[in-house]
Amino acid sequence: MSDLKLFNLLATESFVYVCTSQLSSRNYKLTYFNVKAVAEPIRFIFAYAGVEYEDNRVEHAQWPEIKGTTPWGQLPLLQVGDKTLAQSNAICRYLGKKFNLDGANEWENAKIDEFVDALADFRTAWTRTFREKDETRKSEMMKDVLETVVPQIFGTLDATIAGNNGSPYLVGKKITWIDLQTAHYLDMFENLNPGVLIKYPNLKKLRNTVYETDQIKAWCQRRPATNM
Ligand SMILES: N[C@@H](CCC(=O)N[C@@H](CS)C(=O)NCC(=O)O)C(=O)O
Repeated sequence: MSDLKLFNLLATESFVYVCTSQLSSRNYKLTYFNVKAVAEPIRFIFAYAGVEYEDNRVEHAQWPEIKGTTPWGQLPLLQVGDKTLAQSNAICRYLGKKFNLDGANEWENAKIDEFVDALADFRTAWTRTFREKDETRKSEMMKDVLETVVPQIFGTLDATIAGNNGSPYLVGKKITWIDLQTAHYLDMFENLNPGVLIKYPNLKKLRNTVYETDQIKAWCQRRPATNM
């Protein structure tokens, strides 16, 4: 199926985010479910950059029909004109670069990639617990996340900020897409595990710094209310 046909098939009811920016016409369409989850870091990038896009949220009932038309059988998808890009981190990387939310040089971009992979390891361990049906096994898995995975990954990310020459960000002196993504996942995780960031003051500060920016604050106020 051509990208254009896929685009038309996905042209379902959308929550359309219209912003006042002059940076772009509505050339971008993001398709995902009506939850924050994996697409929210992408929405954060658009919000932070002040770039207009179509926030297309498909209903779960529509998904079986759409699934087979997507490259990897999953969402999110970003359509840019008649082109389609899948995989949330590829989308973040692409938009981060386009909207000047990438690193200042090759090395900073390589470190961003390192951190996004570490964050993916954390998410894999965490979300695996959601799928476990056996309650005993589920709580053992969550214990491992909290006692092993979190100290390793949050500890290293926290120490990274602490060693970043006074910058509150993970990489360099300015905010990048990895800060937006990290803040989102920290917020999701802390909402389910209150107090988990106490041991990681630099991460807590990063999360707060991102959520207190005018753009992200405004986005959080106007985004659709969803339970995750
Ligand atoms: N590696 C993919 C994972 C995307 C993913 O897991 N998408 C889930 C929703 S969070 C999905 O499409 N699930 C529906 C399905 O697999 O049928 C990415 O980062 O974009």
